[in-house]
This record gives sequence, C-alpha cells and structure tokens, in this order.
Amino acid sequence: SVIDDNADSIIARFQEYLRVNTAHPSPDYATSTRFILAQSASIGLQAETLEFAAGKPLVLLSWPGRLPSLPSLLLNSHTDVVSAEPHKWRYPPFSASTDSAGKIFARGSQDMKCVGLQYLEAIRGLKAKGFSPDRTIHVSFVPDEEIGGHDGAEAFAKSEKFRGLNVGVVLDEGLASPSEEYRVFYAERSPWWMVIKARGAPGHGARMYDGSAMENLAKSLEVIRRFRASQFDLVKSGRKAEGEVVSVNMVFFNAGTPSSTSRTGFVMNVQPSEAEAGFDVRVPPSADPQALERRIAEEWAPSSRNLTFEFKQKVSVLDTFGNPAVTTADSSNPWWTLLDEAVKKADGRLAKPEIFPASTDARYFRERGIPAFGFSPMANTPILLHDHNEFLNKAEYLKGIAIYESIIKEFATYSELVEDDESRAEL
Ligand SMILES: CSCC[C@H](NC=O)C(=O)O
Ligand SMILES: [Zn+2]
Ligand SMILES: [Zn+2]
Repeated sequence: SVIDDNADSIIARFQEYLRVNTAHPSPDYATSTRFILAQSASIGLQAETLEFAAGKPLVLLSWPGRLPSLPSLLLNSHTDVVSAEPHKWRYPPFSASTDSAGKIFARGSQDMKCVGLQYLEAIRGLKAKGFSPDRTIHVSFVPDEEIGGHDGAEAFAKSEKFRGLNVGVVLDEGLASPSEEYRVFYAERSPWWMVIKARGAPGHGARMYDGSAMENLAKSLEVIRRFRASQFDLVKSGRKAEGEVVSVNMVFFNAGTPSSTSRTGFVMNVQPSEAEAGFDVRVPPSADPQALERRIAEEWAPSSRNLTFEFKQKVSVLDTFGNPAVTTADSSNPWWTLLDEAVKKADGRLAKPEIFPASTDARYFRERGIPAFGFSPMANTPILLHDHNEFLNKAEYLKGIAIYESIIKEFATYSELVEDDESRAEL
C-alpha cells in the first residue's frame, strides 16, 4: 500500500543517515552534511551551512512562518556519535541492520540521529498535508555535542546569527523510556571533570610509613566513596531522582613507575611519589556549587594531605543571568502546556519532567534564558545510548514522527498563550 511504501522509504532514509560514520575522533561531517542538505532540498526548506570551526559544519534549515515577527521554534540535534566497539555488537554499528522484530541496530539510532531525521520527516509530512506554520521553524544539525559542543551549539548559541533567529523555544534530545511514557527533561546536571593529584615521599616497597602518595590518594577515594554512597542511597530509596543528586564516578587512575622489564609493567618495590585519579562529577542545578567546592577542597583533596585538584571542565549550574539554568515545566510556562497537549493529541503520554542526568547542547540555549526541553520520543525502548547494540524499533521511530508532527503543529501555530501583548500589537 501507499502507506507501507511511505514507511519503507522513511526507514530507508533513516538507515542512510545511520550509515554515515560520524563517530569521534574523526566524524565524517562532509557526508552527513551532504545527506542533510539533500533531504532539505527534497522537502523544500531553506538551507545554510555555518562553520564556527573549519571542518565542523552546522547545517541550519528553515521553514519560514507566515508571521515572521513571532519568536521562532528551534529543533536541534547533533550529527556526531560516540565511537563503538564493532566486534562486541550483533551487527556492525554503522550497518543499520534490522532484525526480524524490526529493530534497527546502529550507533546513533537513539543518540540522536533518530530525532534529527524525525524532525525532517514530520516537516515533510506536515507540508504534504498542507500545513503552513505561523511561526518560523528552524532545524539545526550541529557537530561535536559528544565532545562538549564548543565548536557547535555553544558557538552557535553565542553568535549574532542565532540572535537574529529570535528563538522562543528549543527542542533537543532526551532519553529512551522502557515504559509507555515518554521522558522529558527541563534541565540538566553540570559536568565537573576533576583530577585529584596526590604527592608523597617515595620509598622501598617493603617499608610502611605515613603519607605516601598512594596512601594520600586512597584516603580521598574512601571519602569520595562514602559521599557517593550517600547520594546513591537517596536515589535507591526513591527519595531523589537520578538527576537530583550529585554523582561522582572515578574514570581513571594513574600511578606507579612503569618498567618494561617487570612482569606487571610496573616497578613493584618502589612506592611512587605521585598518583592521580580522574572523576566525572555531575552537579544538579539545585545544588550549592560553593558548598560542593568547599567539600572538594576540604575533604576530597585537602592540601594538608598533600593533595591538589584541578577542574578540566566545570560547567556553571547558573545561566548568564545568575539563575539556575532551568526551564519551567508546569502550566506557568505556555510552551510546556503546548508540549503536553501536543503529545496527548498524538496519543502519547509524558512522564513527570526530569533533570537530565548527563549533559546535552540544550544547556547552551537555557544559559541564554531560552526555554529548552529535552525530548526523544522513544517509549518501550531500553536505554542504550553509548552502549553496545544501540537500537530503535521501526514502529517506535514512525510513532515518534507523528508525535513531532503534533508538537510542531502546536508550537508553530500562533497562540494566545505564548504571544505577549507586545507581539500581539505588532500583528
Ligand atoms: C562536557 S560535555 C559532555 C557531553 C556529554 N554528552 C552526552 O553524553 C556528556 O558527557 O554528558
Ligand atoms: Zn546525544
Ligand atoms: Zn551521547
């Protein structure tokens, strides 16, 4: 039937995008850009390729609204993906192979090529149905989210170009949901990537003495472990959600004196004079950053124990106005009301809004005071971003397109809820 043919070609386009290897450290942005521009041309959107850094294209598509003075809608997605270990997958991660149950396996199938192309399929569908937006819709395909977004969404959000778009609300990525309900995110935790370095007297491996670098660091690990357990307990007991506590995980450990002649690769009878460990700390927007920093300086890495610490990445929990970078997710924010209604109209259900446990590009928009929701319409789907065998079911992908059609319709139509007196006066 026509509908099946259409579904087949929608899935084929998704597979084509998934087959572009945009994994770090050398994402093929040239091919992904060509693909997106070709899609845009076939839909009939305006297209522009911006380069805030050489070789890192940001594709900006636009569907002009009938009332261009209204604040616009920005649909953002990143084109890069994290790397994969191919031999640990059921199918090669850039093959976009499908199994008999209709699962499409690929790196990026959840994070977040699905969303980027669902935006476009929804627009294609709305155009075919004759819908025309009041508000201008922009669709951005940005590079480098997985490595911090500095040459992508961050540069974009800070640009004159962006200011000129007069963006009123942003949609960006969320997470899959194993249940029937779609998850939605109104804020996120800030990454603090920290290295603690310990120093101490070296000495013979057979001697016991106080204040070796290893002992100094081990004490920190114990203090941090206890703090981590206290936060994790809050989550396990259901008192706090994952995004509401401070998480801390050790991600590397670097110590010892290398030796090519030793069976272990390290000198075994010398206690080293230095040792360091790296931590991925995530800080919720409600946290008191100064108190946490004090805790780090006084308890995790006290100079009295010969420890120093350094932040390799420290994103502020506040926006540029000094407020927590949070989008209101209740009826006092008309965009929230519209989102909630749009999902309901498409027969979907939203879960209670949450704080995203990791980071996304949405923070660069929230930082500028622009409301942004993290939303990836994947219900009945295990959370497999950055994991082996990342997949999305075809049916779920298609359902997501219908959800976006509804959201875009709702967001792009002039609304008494959103438009203030000033913009009403202008019309
Ligand atoms: C400091 S930017 C890191 C961004 C990354 N985003 C998705 O995984 C993350 O680790 O959350
Ligand atoms: Zn992502
Ligand atoms: Zn990711």
